[in-house]
Amino acid sequence: MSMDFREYPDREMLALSLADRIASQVAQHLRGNDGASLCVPGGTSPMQVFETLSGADIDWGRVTVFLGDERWVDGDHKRSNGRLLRRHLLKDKAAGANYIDLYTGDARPDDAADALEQALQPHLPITVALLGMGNDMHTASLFPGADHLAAAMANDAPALMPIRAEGAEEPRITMTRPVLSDAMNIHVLIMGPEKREALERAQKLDPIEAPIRAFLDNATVHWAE
Ligand SMILES: O=C1O[C@H](COP(=O)(O)O)[C@@H](O)[C@H](O)[C@H]1O
Repeated sequence: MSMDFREYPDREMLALSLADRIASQVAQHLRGNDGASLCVPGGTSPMQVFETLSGADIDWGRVTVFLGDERWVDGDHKRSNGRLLRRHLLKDKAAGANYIDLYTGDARPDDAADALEQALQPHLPITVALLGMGNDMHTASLFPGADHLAAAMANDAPALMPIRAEGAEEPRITMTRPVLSDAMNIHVLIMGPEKREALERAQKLDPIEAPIRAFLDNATVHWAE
């Protein structure tokens, strides 16, 4: 497969169209299966998509939602990805979803990885993975130069790993390359000219330098100015 790039006239159109696409793919999966899983990014970009998706008319009670990565800070910290999710996605109709919180309150993400791995395993492979991307071409918390990046990109990586990187302000926990690239449907959400340039740069690099590169061949990329 090759990357499918979709450009939208504005961010609102992007959010409406992408939320609709995700909801359709989840609903389609639920037609033939007991449950579906939805993996989403944190950061700043997905807020509008979350707002729209939270009102989608799907059987949320059979959907398990989790983040692709979490910053190891309290759930009410302004940098918590879980806080973004609780405020903008897990409300309205989506309030009925089953949510696996990646932040456990353990002192270090290293202490939580095994228990989280067990909680996530029944929900793999991921039905729909929505990924974000930083200007440095990281996705989830797979940062270029991160301490465990090579292990997290390897075929035999566990589903989740603790990770630390210069570009990340705090320790993180992240889904690894194999579990994200095994998702049945992969969407990448990027906005603004800098991210478009970063995406173009990533296409010419090795995934170890540009982790987003590992997902592009099987992804639909959604971009608006
Ligand atoms: O740190 C993170 O960054 C990426 C990109 O975030 P954005 O603010 O540039 O949209 C995000 O996908 C990831 O989940 C988050 O932890």
